[in-house]
Amino acid sequence: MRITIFGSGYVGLVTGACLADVGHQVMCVDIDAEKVARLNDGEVPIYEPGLEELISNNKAAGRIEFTTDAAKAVEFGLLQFIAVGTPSDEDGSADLKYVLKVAETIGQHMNDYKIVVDKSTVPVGTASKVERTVAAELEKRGINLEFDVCSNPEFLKEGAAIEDFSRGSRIVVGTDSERVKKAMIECYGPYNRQRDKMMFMGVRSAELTKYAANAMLATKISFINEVANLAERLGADVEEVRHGIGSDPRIGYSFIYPGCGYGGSCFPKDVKALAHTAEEIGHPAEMIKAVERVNARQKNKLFEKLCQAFDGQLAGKTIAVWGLAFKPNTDDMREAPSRALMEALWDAGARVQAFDPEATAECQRIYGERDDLVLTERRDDALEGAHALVICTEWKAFRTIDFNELREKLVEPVLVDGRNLFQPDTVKAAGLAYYGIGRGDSVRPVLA
Ligand SMILES: NC(=O)C1=CN([C@@H]2O[C@H](COP(=O)(O)OP(=O)(O)OC[C@H]3O[C@@H](n4cnc5c(N)ncnc54)[C@H](O)[C@@H]3O)[C@@H](O)[C@H]2O)C=CC1
Ligand SMILES: O=C(O)[C@H]1O[C@H](OP(=O)(O)OP(=O)(O)OC[C@H]2O[C@@H](n3ccc(=O)[nH]c3=O)[C@H](O)[C@@H]2O)[C@H](O)[C@@H](O)[C@@H]1O
Repeated sequence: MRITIFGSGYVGLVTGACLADVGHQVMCVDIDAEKVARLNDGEVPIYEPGLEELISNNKAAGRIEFTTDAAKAVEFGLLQFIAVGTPSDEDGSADLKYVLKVAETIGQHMNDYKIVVDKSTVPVGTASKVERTVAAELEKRGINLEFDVCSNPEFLKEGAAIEDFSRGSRIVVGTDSERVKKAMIECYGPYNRQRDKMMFMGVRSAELTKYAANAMLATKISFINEVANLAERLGADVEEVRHGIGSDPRIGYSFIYPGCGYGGSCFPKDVKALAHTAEEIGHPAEMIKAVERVNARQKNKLFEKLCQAFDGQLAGKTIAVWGLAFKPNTDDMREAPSRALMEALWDAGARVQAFDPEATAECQRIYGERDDLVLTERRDDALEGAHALVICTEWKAFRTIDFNELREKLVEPVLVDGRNLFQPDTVKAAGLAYYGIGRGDSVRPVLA
């Protein structure tokens, strides 16, 4: 099957590579000429485990290609996937300009029947807007061609994107057209061998399913962070509470890890967009708004802990930060908790020495050269001359620390564990002050 994918970002590239890998012919098109040139040179512009190899294998097999030529790309596929960004607008709504631009492009260049598949995360009603946009372009050209628009939201997580795409729990398709259903079954058939994962539903339901899924997951995170904040003041340890509640299968262990707030390109913007939609239709979504408020507060937690450790005296201090990406196994720093921390530290006159296994270049790109930021190539180099260590991301490489060595290296023996990777007692036994998330009075710091 011939498939065109607009947008060669996280979703577009993973979708393209995975669909090519199961034998489809895929053409990826992007407006970013530099990105396309890099892809054509065999370079993958993002860090996603397994993606580079998957793309290079399928490129060598002649099943995936990259172009900036939109006319050629529209001509190519029966399925025209839209996988472009839908960032937050100033008012919190999803900005649809990239999605509608692609719709315009398809309308301008199509010469036969096409199925426009919206994979970007978009508010309910967007499929109708896409349909109107394509139709308007056809009308401008004075031609009448058949086309369909369906919704096919994506549920992959960065860092595990290929696995999620290939072995995800469901494939949601919003359409009422039999022709579209048939084509989508052909597209995703290879993923349905073990069981039929296709879920056909109305297009508006499919659009809302995506927001409901992300909002639910974000709610779980804000909920446990709220409990962590209570635990902190009540002398309880949220890690014990997490075990206690997660063992109930109705609650489950996933997505209840307390931390320094959710980041990334999706939860923050999608929660905002859903709240905005609710506002627009005159039904303020109280829970969703609270999820966002709790998260905003949580992102300040690490800075607050440092203020607590140093009695607010952070000017002139050097803070080691481990983990810049918003989660492990990605170099993505969009809305990363590390950014909130570093920016607050800089405002307070502190310096940052940071290490991340993959996101150093991205950090450099975002913040450029500055006197108060040093990016180190090795984990422990970030500790040289630092007053305290803060862990922002739970990369595997951070899970084993020689606490005695750490105490020797730090100017002050302070460890702020933003992901609750360690047992407070173990850390304290090595003579370090330990600040975790929601770990109660039992871990009150004992500064030398
Ligand atoms: N990143 C993720 O893990 C997930 C993202 N999503 C959703 O998928 C959508 C895409 O997200 P990402 O892949 O992260 O975005 P991204 O920002 O990584 O990539 C978007 C790409 O689209 C390109 N683009 C913009 N306008 C274009 C046009 N007119 N023609 C061709 N290419 C164009 C950009 O140059 C960029 O390369 C968003 O709606 C997002 O909410 C959904 C599930 C997971
Ligand atoms: O729409 C999207 O883009 C995607 O958003 C999330 O995926 P992603 O943002 O890549 O990463 P997650 O693993 O969900 O983590 C998001 C944030 O939540 C935080 N988190 C996650 C889980 C948890 O228990 N606690 C917690 O603080 C992570 O540290 C991270 O900052 C969803 O998990 C995907 O299903 C969805 O497709």
